Amino acid sequence: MAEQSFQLYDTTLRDGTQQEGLVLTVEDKLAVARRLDALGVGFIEGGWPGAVPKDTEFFRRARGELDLKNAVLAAFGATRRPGIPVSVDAQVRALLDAETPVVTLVAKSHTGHVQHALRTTLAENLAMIGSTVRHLVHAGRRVFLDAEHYFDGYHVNREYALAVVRTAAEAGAETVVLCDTNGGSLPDEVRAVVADTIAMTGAPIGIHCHDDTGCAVANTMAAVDAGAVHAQGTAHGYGERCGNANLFTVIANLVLKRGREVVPLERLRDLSRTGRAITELTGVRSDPAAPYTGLSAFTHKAGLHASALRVDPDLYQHTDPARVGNRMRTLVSDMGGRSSIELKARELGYDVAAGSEEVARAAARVKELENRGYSFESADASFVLLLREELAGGPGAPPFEVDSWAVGVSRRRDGEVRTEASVRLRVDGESVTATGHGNGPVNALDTALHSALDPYFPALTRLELVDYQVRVLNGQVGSGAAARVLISYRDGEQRWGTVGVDENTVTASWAALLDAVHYVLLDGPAEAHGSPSLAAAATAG
Ligand SMILES: CC(=O)SCCNC(=O)CCNC(=O)[C@H](O)C(C)(C)COP(=O)(O)OP(=O)(O)OC[C@H]1O[C@@H](n2cnc3c(N)ncnc32)[C@H](O)[C@@H]1OP(=O)(O)O
Ligand SMILES: CC(=O)C(=O)O
Repeated sequence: MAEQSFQLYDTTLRDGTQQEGLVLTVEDKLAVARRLDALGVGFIEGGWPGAVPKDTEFFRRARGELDLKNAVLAAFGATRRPGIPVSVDAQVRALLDAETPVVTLVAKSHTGHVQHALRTTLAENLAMIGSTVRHLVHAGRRVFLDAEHYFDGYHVNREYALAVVRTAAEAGAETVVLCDTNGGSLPDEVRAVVADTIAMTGAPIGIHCHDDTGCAVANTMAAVDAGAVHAQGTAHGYGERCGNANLFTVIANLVLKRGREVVPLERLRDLSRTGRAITELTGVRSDPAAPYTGLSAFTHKAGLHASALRVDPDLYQHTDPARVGNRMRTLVSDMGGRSSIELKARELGYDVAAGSEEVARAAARVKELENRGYSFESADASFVLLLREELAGGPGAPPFEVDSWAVGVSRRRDGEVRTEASVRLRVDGESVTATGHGNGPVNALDTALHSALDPYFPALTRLELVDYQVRVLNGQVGSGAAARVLISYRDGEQRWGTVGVDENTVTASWAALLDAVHYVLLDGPAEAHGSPSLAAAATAG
């Protein structure tokens, strides 16, 4: 059973969208809310109705379209303006009009902010808090109060900061959330201030941290350890400046490290998937090194790590990645040895042993090729071809041969630039020629290759080049190699990559293009060529 008393509060749709470059439509916001609800988050702050038209619309549509199973919606807004009755404050009215079960009010708790930003008296600020909370509670809302700049304010005037908490709690706020608005606090300070605030006020306390010292999650954990019963954060730590506390990390830490089931264990397994889905919706690239959910969170590159992981994954992992829906990955590189090759080969479906000669040869070849500028980390398909060659004791008979290829770029008098490639191949002894056009030499060569080979090998029709990167390596590698080309492909549901290295960028690209074709024809995903995967066959054998 999920712990009932602890309040897990997401503010992705409000504070998260204060991140530079993050813009969500109402449709996106509804979709993010559904994802967070499915994960088991208790509260979802949808935005500031009355201030941001899109947020007003979000709450309007949420009433008819959001069928939340776990979460409760919260509308966010400020206390009434100074010097006016709460009943006439249009912003407060808009909070009620959002018709959410919860309203979260932001209020000043730092004397300097009250006097200089709000330009009112300390007494009036307390009156604004008290009257707004009472007004909303009287209207049937559960009220949380975000005490802005609480930690900085506490250091300037502790008595006033505590008075804000007491005023809100006495007026009926269910939880008073201490905000590290400028994100400048460190965990020991947060722990001490939260403990003192609880001791002095007895109010249920929450925590809202920003990451300007890189401590937002640590500060959140420190607050919970000190007795906070409510934690706020955002998906992937989205937020203004350096972001907010990453709620995914907070959730996993609370469940796995503190034994507090703030979401049920079975939902925790959806954590990584939820993260990926929200990344898709926001379009903001997520950090591969993010704890628990990042692509690299359980990815191992060093040979010594791989050697120990082969025996027991716990030796180099703090938790089982499956608990958060992630998985262990091994990278093949010049930093690996035979164990890395064995683990990677197994990941790709080959049952090989680190002690075998083939694996030793593959490890030596990877080291030698990486010294010449290759990089196999993101070129699984090229690695599979290398591995298969070693397992088979040499290159097998190719499905086709390359006689020649050419590529030319020309500019016409009217300014049009044309890139044309031609390939001459030999398939089953038959000569095949084809030409292709494209927006550059690689695109043109890819088109020509497809044009020549697709009629013979229909599996290739699904192969789609999705990314191309070239890196000039002059002076960085042992030989005179000049360019490394990495190409990523989509093949149905699968994505994989190839690598080519040569002094000539187009020749390096051609090598990477050919690896992709060979991979699909020799070893690619089973559904791509309608026959059992050779990888699977290798495992079985
Ligand atoms: C720490 C946080 O992240 S809190 C969330 C911050 N989020 C946002 O600001 C996003 C949405 N904000 C907005 O759309 C606008 O700022 C609005 C609609 C709220 C206000 O717009 P405007 O009326 O044009 O005022 P403006 O943005 O210039 O200044 C904010 C006003 O709110 C007042 N204010 C600030 N904090 C509070 C508070 N806790 N309670 C009441 N009023 C407050 C300021 O004193 C200022 O008042 P003034 O207009 O009399 O100077
Ligand atoms: C309320 C809020 O977002 C903050 O103080 O940081």
